[in-house]
Amino acid sequence: MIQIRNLAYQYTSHTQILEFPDIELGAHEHLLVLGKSGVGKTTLLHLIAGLLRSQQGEISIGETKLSALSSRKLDQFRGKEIGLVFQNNHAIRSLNVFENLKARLFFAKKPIDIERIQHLLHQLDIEECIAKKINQLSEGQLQRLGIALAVVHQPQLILADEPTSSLDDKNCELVMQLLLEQAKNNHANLMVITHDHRIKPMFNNLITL
Ligand SMILES: Nc1ncnc2c1ncn2[C@@H]1O[C@H](COP(=O)(O)OP(=O)(O)OP(=O)(O)O)[C@@H](O)[C@H]1O
Repeated sequence: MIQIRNLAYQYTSHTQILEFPDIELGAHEHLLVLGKSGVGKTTLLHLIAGLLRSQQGEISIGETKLSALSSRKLDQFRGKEIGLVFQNNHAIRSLNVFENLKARLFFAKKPIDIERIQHLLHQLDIEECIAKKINQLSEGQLQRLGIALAVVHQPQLILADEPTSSLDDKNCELVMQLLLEQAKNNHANLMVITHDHRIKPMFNNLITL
């Protein structure tokens, strides 16, 4: 469950105040956040992920109010409860696929479940990449690994920033299907931030900033 109230952010005293609409997502609900370039989509995602702290308003994820957490607790909360999907995924280049997923679980303080990792890679159709180094993966395989890294620790919330904008129609659909499927399997909320209108029909819930 996600609740956002009265949220506003200002980068510096010389920049405009970015104001955001109130958002409420029930258990397992998804949201598409649309908006043209520069309106504050990435800022909103960073606020929800606790990578930025707002000067005004409140964000609650489940029972947790982000503003009540110290920086250390916020980092721990993000590591455990949030899965982030970026356009360029943040895999550690010196490790292979399996080691990257193990590291993700280690940082989330979750048990290393080898069967779960294998099952996840199977679901994402990159099982054969398990021992491959990151620079041996194709673009599509890297993208799937990005999704695996975002969900392996079974977060409450999956946040995806422009996951499809550089993809052709076929891969756009594929990546969104994988994200929706993983959100469902993990009983997680999924929030996708984008200016890619092709994915509108896949969401019941959407807001435009
Ligand atoms: N670090 C920063 N310092 C100052 N201003 C910033 C900073 N980052 C972003 N901004 C400004 O805040 C506003 C919102 O930026 P943001 O990146 O959230 O927009 P966006 O909707 O994600 O844009 P895009 O679709 O182009 O990625 C923009 O006017 C941007 O110039």
